[in-house]
Order: sequence, then structure tokens, then C-alpha cells
Amino acid sequence: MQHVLVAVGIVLRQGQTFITLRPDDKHQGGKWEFPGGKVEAGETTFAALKRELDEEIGIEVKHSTAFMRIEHDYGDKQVTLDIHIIDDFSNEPYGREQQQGRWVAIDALQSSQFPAANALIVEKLQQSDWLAV
Ligand SMILES: Nc1nc2c([nH]c(=O)n2[C@@H]2O[C@H](COP(=O)(O)OP(=O)(O)OP(=O)(O)O)[C@@H](O)[C@H]2O)c(=O)[nH]1
Ligand SMILES: [Mg+2]
Repeated sequence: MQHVLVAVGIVLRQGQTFITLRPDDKHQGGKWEFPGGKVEAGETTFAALKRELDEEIGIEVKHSTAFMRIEHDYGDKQVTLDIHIIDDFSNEPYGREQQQGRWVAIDALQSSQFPAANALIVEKLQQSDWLAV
């Protein structure tokens, strides 16, 4: 069974977060996601976050805070999501790999379809009132 460690970034600005659409040909394709990707050998999660968010949405991560960690078994693949809040970044995010991207209010996140592992992230984000700041 394939097991991957994934660095996931919740890019936050004024009660909204930037999400992207996973390409159809990828694992969990056609669903929305928080940008991020696999942590490479010898890389820290923060370094992976910086690299992936530059590659995928063109931002420079300046600061992040650990938010939660989720283990999920998709049957065909096991993932550990190491999720961080990105509260300081430069450049305007966009789908740098030609994928769709959009800002969505934290309050409205449940209307986008995410991979199953993300349900706990959405739940916790909506409970964290400090995010509204
Ligand atoms: N980036 C990201 N991955 C997620 C989320 N939720 C979730 O289950 N995953 C799973 O985490 C795994 C790794 O993510 P990824 O496909 O973005 O990895 P990557 O950017 O390195 O992709 P690549 O190998 O095609 O270059 C996928 O199996 C994906 O389904 C999420 O919110 N964001
Ligand atoms: Mg990715």
C-alpha cells in the first residue's frame, strides 16, 4: 500500500481561503483541495509547503502555523495530511498549473466538494473563530 506524507496549506485572508480544483487524471481528481503536495525525502514540511505553494499557486509563504494532522486511508492510497495555516504570504494566488482556483469564505466551504479526508479540516476551520480576524 502506498503511503504518502502531504504538506497542505490553508491560505487565509480576511475570512476566505484559496482552493484549487484537482485535475481529473489525478488521485481524487475533480474535487477541490487546499494547495499542497508530497513532502520529499530530506525535506521539512515547511520547505515542502513553500515549494508546493510556489509551484501550484505562485505565492511566497512567509509564515505558517501548524493546524492539524490527519491520517486517512482511501483504500488505494494512505495519506497523512500535515496541515498548516498560511497567515503571511506575498503575491496573488492563481492556478499556476492551469488548474482552476478561487477564494471562498470559510463559512461557505461545505458547498465545495473535497476529498473525504478534508471533512475534519472544514469542520475545525469553521469552529475556529480566531480565523475571522
Ligand atoms: N494537496 C492536497 N492533497 C490532498 C488534500 N486532501 C487529500 O486527501 N489530499 C491527498 O493528498 C495526496 C497528495 O497530494 P498531491 O497529489 O497534491 O501531491 P503532489 O502535489 O506532490 O502531486 P504530484 O505527485 O502529482 O506532483 C493525494 O492523494 C490527494 O488526494 C488536500 O486538501 N490538498
Ligand atoms: Mg499537489
